[in-house]
Amino acid sequence: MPSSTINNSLPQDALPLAVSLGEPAGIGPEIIIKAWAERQTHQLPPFFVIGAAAILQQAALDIGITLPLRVISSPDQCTAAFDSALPVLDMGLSLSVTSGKPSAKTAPLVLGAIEQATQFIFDGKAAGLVTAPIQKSVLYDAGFDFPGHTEYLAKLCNDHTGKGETSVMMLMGKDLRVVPLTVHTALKDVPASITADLITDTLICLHHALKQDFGLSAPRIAVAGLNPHAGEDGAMGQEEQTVIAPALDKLRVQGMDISGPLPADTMFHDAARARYDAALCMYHDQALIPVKTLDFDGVNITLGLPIVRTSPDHGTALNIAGQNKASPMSMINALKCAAEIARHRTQKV
Ligand SMILES: NC(=O)C1=CN([C@@H]2O[C@H](COP(=O)(O)OP(=O)(O)OC[C@H]3O[C@@H](n4cnc5c(N)ncnc54)[C@H](O)[C@@H]3O)[C@@H](O)[C@H]2O)C=CC1
Ligand SMILES: NCC(=O)COP(=O)(O)O
Repeated sequence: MPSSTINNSLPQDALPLAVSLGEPAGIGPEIIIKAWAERQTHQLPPFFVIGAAAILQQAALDIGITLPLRVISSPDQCTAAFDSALPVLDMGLSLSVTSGKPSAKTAPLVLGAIEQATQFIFDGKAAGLVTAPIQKSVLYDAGFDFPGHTEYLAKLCNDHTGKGETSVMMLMGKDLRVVPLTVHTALKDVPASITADLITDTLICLHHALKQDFGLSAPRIAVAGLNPHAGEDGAMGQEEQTVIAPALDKLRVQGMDISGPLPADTMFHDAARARYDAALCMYHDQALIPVKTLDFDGVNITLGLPIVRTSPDHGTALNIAGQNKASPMSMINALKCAAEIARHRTQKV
């Protein structure tokens, strides 16, 4: 029976992080192994993998790393093992995997790991979830009915709390945080998806998370327009005047420090970024191009959930899987970020 609230018998920052294996044929196993190998250099918090020990061993062999693995049966065995071996909670699904060639057959393992991690967090056994990337197209073929982790985790959390959980995606690099208002939406469908309610709900969630998870006492948020020149007073599109600006005005009256709608082309240079703590963008690439261009080692963070979830900001990189070419830095930053958010939530700073 799922617990309806997180069991907080131990402070969250005293618990290990759960890492879901992600797409076994992608670079997920490799970046997890490399992150563990660099645990001391980066002073990483203890973490354990939920997945398949055989897949991790094979990934280590592929990249020529000798990997001490410790199969654990419960998260409370993680911290003692972590210094000397990578702790793995084996889900008992033995599958053959070829790097770079994902298969829908692994979907139960991929999704089961995410579900199990969520359960551990609600059980008070893990501080948060760090997800290795999933191959979305392959999961869709297997019947997965969510755009990605962000929405799937809202559903899983809602199964626990029944509170109608919703989630917001944020990407964070060294000196930029961005939130895409519309996420995995085809460009042609973006204008119709931009509503006052979506803007309002997203900004309230973002504002709260900047305080709760990042310790900012008075967050400053910049909002991009949709059209060139933020619509040029209506000559190049009306969404700024009819939807975006009125929604922002209402939130300003409630005391939020919000600028915009701003022309998107001039809001990401150094001086502009210094004027805000996070940017709300209207669509996926408007948000993700600047953040990944400035810093490809960034972190994807799910805001608004009762659980902590972070992820590397890149995908499965099938083109380099199994070749020892994947950088673990985004995964390392995701692990550090999850621990930091858990600490903020525990200390309520
Ligand atoms: N959180 C998640 O689960 C995410 C999953 N994806 C999924 O990943 C799959 C592939 O997506 P793409 O758009 O091709 O993006 P991608 O990030 O997998 O790859 C884009 C390019 O960056 C390179 N790259 C990515 N990570 C790297 C790393 N750690 N070190 C060195 N090079 C790296 C790849 O080799 C490729 O050339 C798709 O199914 C997508 O939906 C994408 C983003 C996030
Ligand atoms: N492009 C970002 C992305 O796909 C992340 O998706 P999610 O699986 O974290 O929801």
